[in-house]
Amino acid sequence: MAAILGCIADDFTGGTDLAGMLVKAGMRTVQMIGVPSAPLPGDAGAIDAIVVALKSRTAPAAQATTESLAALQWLKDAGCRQFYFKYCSTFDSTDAGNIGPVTDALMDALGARFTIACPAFPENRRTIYKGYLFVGDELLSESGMRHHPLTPMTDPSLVRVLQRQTSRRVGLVSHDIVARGGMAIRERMARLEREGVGIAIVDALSNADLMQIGEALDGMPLVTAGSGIALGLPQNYRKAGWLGDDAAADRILAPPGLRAVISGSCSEATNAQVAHFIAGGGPAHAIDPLRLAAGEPVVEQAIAWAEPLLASGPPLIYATATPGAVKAVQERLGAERAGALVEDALAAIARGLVARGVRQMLVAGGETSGAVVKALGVTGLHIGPQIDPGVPWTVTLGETPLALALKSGNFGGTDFFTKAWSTLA
Ligand SMILES: Nc1ncnc2c1ncn2[C@@H]1O[C@H](COP(=O)(O)OP(=O)(O)O)[C@@H](O)[C@H]1O
Ligand SMILES: O=C(O)[C@@H](O)C(=O)COP(=O)(O)O
Repeated sequence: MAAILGCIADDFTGGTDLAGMLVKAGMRTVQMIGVPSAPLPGDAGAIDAIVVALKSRTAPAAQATTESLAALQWLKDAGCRQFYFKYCSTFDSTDAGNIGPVTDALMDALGARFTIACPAFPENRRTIYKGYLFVGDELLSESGMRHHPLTPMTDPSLVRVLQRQTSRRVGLVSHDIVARGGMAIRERMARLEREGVGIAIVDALSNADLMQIGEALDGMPLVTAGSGIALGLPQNYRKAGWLGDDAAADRILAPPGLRAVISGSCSEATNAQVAHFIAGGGPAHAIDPLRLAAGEPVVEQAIAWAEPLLASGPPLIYATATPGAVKAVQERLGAERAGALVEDALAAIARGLVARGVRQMLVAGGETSGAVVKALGVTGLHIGPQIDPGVPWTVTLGETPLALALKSGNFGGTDFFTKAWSTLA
């Protein structure tokens, strides 16, 4: 049977986050890197959901919509029956887009008159109440996201944020309705649609809320959300008889081989993970962006440092640095140049390590993961078991499979770099 759910993710780690959620809910899922130029390859096997991961979060809005529409067409051709636009659980976007423009374009293409927008991810402490997004105990605008270099989030009202990005009217399904269950949510959505609302922010505080909202989304052509909402969709497919009870949707065959960790994220969570790994005696090698800028052989030195260590456990190669150190580098090189230099270097190091037998790799950081996956020529990923909420193991499609875990900067427990391997075994 063809895949049921077709998803478009606006970045790679966001894609694996969503795909992991679907797998956890019992759907066999693959993630494609960019819009494939051919139908799904035969080695993808039997699948229930497909995620096409783009790098469109901060692209110009016109480019993001064009790519998203191409992904939609490919997913339609693959036979998918419901579509899902996945963005960040912190609603990363600017007044120029891309959540509004991409949603508008997808709705137009699908002839959808109504959809929801719900970035809630309670397991990672992203909740929505009265349309206001909370990150842990803080409003979005008081969280670290207010300092994001590309998409600073300074308004916690998702209704206002989205209304500035779309000409459709934005409304709200508030928590008092959500608490009354699927039928009440459906009725409120129908009423909002009659009143001329095109997109409704939906409150959600818990996984139980996500299940009720999921029930109400049965038959909605397009859902837009973070990864959390995915939890509640498979129940509809089971009821329709489209989806069996596969208790092992997360089954992957991890290739044996050497292990390594590459980290280019500078988030608080990743800084803590790097510090924990080093404190535990893990071998670690720092990449200095200023030495990269000076043209020194940083990549070659890092590979030469790692090579003899590979046999005895995963070495860590990291550019991860504290906000003060990153700021100092950015003042010297410019944020964009510093980012690109580090991404290119880490991607080249990843390629070098794979050439030396690494087959299992953790990569920390959304942009960093994008650069690594592209450098390795990865076209698609089979999604496996969850390591921590939002981060599953994956195995690349193709002839020389690699086990990859692409970790969004903010996700994962402090011991992520050491504990992740046991999930793979
Ligand atoms: N020491 C550093 N100085 C400046 N920029 C850095 C440094 N280390 C990493 N970077 C850059 O910071 C960005 C981190 O983004 P990303 O990989 O998406 O992580 P996250 O998921 O935490 O946002 C990348 O562009 C990376 O190259
Ligand atoms: O929804 C989320 O929070 C994540 O899936 C995600 O998209 C995070 O983005 P990055 O931190 O840029 O990887």
